[in-house]
Amino acid sequence: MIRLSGIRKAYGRTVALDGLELEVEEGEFFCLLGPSGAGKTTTLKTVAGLEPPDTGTVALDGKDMRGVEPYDRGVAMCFESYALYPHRSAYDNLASPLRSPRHRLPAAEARQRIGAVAELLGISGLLDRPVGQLSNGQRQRVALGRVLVRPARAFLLDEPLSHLDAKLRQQMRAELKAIGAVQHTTTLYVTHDSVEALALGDRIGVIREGRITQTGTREEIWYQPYDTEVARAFGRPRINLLPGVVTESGVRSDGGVDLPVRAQAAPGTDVLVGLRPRDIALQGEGHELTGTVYVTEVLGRSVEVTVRLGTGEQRVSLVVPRADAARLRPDDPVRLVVRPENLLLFEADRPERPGRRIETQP
Ligand SMILES: Nc1ncnc2c1ncn2[C@@H]1O[C@H](COP(=O)(O)OP(=O)(O)OP(=O)(O)O)[C@@H](O)[C@H]1O
Repeated sequence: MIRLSGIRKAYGRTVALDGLELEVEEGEFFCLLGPSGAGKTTTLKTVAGLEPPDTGTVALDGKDMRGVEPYDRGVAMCFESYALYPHRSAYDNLASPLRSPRHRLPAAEARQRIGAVAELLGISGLLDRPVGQLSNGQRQRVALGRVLVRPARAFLLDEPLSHLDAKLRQQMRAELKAIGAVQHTTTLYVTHDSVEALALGDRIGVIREGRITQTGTREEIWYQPYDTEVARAFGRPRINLLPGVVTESGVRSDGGVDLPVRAQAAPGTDVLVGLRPRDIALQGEGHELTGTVYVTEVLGRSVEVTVRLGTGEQRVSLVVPRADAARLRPDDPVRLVVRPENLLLFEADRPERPGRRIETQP
């Protein structure tokens, strides 16, 4: 179990962590998601003991880590900028953690462990090659393997798949969680890729400017985002956020489009209505919206259609199967359908902070 409380860390005048609170349960796979500079790597280094916090405490398995050296914390960390021995073979690089006095294993057991990890990472055929001769993606997998071969109290992984091409990345993502060691070991996994976080995380923590904005399961993050920024971070194409005003019966968006969302907010409140592109359809049951086609863009098997609503001031994008969009041309009138339960509601964004989610009534 990893627990960070009240962590503050500044580098000169840059505040990297600003009162960070984070708890990763025993055996959990926890994804820390945030944009560049949010403090993700600093969080991992703080857990590993590579950066002492200015204030706050780090506890591993309930034990305060103050004064405990990185080597003695029992965590295995993989950096994005991996430190490997370039002249040594991939095998040697994988084996080196198992040669340390702390983790020494009988040779046969070490070989077996390395073989199993290499197999899962798809690098069995590269084990004899010097790491300096491998591609970035291959090196990254060796670096990840080096972390996973040794028993640890926790794995700390910093964007371990970032150098892989899309296909391999997707494949490795699926395999990573199937690795026995990963299943049994508390893992804190850093990424700026929301698809990766949703695919991998038992829970996800969204970090922004050195603080955790929201922690939750993928369902909680998706259906109950804390604010518009969390809502924008998940889902591609991005969530539609339509500005409007709370009325007696729902929300009237700018341009006069009525949306059936009942807010726990006073009439007249400025709000944003959130509509995910995959929750808008061209047919079916639900609340109807009318508009005209603005543009269509093919995304493989589906098509993103952008529609001007009502008088045209508001645009929404939706994702529909290619067959359904085949007949659509710019300026064609269209009818859209949304299910009221899929509508999210937020306060309007303010300069000082993104709009928070507002509870809605069924
Ligand atoms: N050694 C350092 N010296 C000075 N500033 C630093 C140092 N390390 C990090 N920072 C600053 O602290 C902030 C957080 O950095 P951090 O590396 O934790 O972000 P990150 O979320 O991991 O970003 P990325 O996704 O780009 O790796 C940034 O503003 C960064 O510039």
